[in-house]
Amino acid sequence: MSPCWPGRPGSRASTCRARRRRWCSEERGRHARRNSRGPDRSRPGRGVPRHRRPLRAAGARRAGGAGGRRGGRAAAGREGPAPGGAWRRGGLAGPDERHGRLPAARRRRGGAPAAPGLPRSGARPHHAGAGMNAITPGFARADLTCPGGGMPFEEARARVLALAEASLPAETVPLEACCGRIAAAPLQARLDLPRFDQSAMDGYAIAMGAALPGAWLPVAGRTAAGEAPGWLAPATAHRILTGAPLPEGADAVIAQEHVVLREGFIQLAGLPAPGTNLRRRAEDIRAGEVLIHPGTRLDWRHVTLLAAQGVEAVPVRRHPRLVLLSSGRELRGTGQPLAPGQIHDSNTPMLRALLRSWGVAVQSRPAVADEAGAMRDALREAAGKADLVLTTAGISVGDEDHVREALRALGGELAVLKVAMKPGKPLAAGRIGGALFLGLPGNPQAALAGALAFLRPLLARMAGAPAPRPVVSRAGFALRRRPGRAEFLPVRLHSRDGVLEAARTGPDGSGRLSPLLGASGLAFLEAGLQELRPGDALDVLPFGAEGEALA
Ligand SMILES: Nc1nc2c(c(=O)[nH]1)N[C@H]1C(S)=C(S)[C@@H](COP(=O)(O)OP(=O)(O)OC[C@H]3O[C@@H](n4cnc5c(N)ncnc54)[C@H](O)[C@@H]3O)O[C@H]1N2
Ligand code: MOO
Repeated sequence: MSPCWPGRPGSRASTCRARRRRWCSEERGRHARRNSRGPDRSRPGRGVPRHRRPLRAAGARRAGGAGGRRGGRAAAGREGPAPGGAWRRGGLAGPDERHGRLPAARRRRGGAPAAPGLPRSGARPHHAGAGMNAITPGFARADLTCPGGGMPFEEARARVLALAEASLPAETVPLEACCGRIAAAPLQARLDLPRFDQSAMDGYAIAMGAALPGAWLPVAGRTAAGEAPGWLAPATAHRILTGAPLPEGADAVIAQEHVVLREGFIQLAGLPAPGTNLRRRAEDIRAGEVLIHPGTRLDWRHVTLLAAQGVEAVPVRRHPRLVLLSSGRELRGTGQPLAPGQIHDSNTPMLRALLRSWGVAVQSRPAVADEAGAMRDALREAAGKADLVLTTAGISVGDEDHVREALRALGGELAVLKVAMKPGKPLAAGRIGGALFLGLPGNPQAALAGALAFLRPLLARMAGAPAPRPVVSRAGFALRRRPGRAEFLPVRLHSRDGVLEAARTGPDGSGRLSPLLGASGLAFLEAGLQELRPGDALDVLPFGAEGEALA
């Protein structure tokens, strides 16, 4: 059975919901009993369709809140069809209105004022319209404790992408500064290329109608590259150099090594076909044709073509402003001594370097202390200057995990609380102030999986570019697994018998770093997959740009 990246033809529906129902049968029993009694009027909103229930006030505590144990079975993952198909549609498809976006009424209101010090939601045009006053309804009841729970990966991904409601604004940069940037507008050819009929060789221009094999023709006239076109006198040859405009009346060029030159005359050995050694006007590029489509990541190839068109400045998407916060009192920077129980922060350098390899710069700072107030302050400051606030760690359910609580206290909202994926289950996404928010887990492989599966497509979406597609390879290994969660495994892609094969680079363990060394990407196993056999098709999210190159 071959696993498929969501949305690829042949992708199978996830069985996660059914499984979660089984894991959480006790909770379900409670729901069933409540439902059989009809609407519970003792609890506001019970018995009313979820999307019609009133919103809660900012920071309100809920009995069945995000961290609570009750009512969590009603997590939005069960409320309707997972959008799916997002990757197939270029990673740009959003989920339906009810699942991935704020309720319409909420959007119209624009949300309540943000917490002090935070810009009002919508301050930035590219994700305007977000209300900031509460955790998204429906997720308030998301269950963080149900083992194996979490939103199906495809739905989480669609929700994360839907957070970026519009692309970043455009700006204009000098031609050579456009490498690595995303084109913000269609770039059309201004000029025909070649601009004029021209010679492709150093030789002699002739008119085929007037030429006979073996005849001697006087050489009359000469044109070099850069000169205006001359004209060909009847029954003569015209000396011409590579790149020079073809003289009027000529229709072929004979390379100089194919003629005999004597005392100002050339003798033709044979007759070439008309058009020989010519480059015709516009045979390469025609003025008006679209050379580069919006959303293209620009590189030296585009610089070359745009330069040939005389383009000096290029409209590109503004760089996203990213702020990265790590948290944990155990974390020390590189070069800092380690006390017992401490470790070096590797997630910050990992994410900085990975993002740099994708052409994205990020602001970071030393790890935030494991303390609610410190996390609130750091998030508030970050949200004030970022398009996207990225955190690692502190997102799970432990006593020292303060990110969600701080976000909630600041009036932020979450569209994703927990994802049925391995590693990376405690992953959250939403908005804070005018910024998007993505909370990655602390375990390094979990943070990496979140970066490849969510951060990279989200950045692409913000830039108006298609998400890099997975590389389709074949599995070079076998595994059996318990279905239920999408899974990401470090693999090395290599060629075997001319086919791209993926080999595992280490044992399981989201805290392990050594498997990353030999890896070129993360293999994606669909949630429902039970067995993978050598030779099965396997999607791999490459760390680098291979996905784009092979798309
Ligand atoms: N009772 C439960 N405990 C945990 C669950 C759960 O569902 N129930 N989930 C586990 C999973 S899975 C993960 S992943 C982690 C994620 O938790 P956090 O995101 O809150 O991260 P921390 O607990 O702060 O750290 C986890 C781990 O990662 C190390 N870490 C953190 N930051 C860094 C960094 N910048 N560089 C290197 N290593 C880092 C940290 O020391 C921990 O070892 O929660 C599980 N627990
Ligand atoms: O999912 Mo955790 O992310 O396994 O390490």
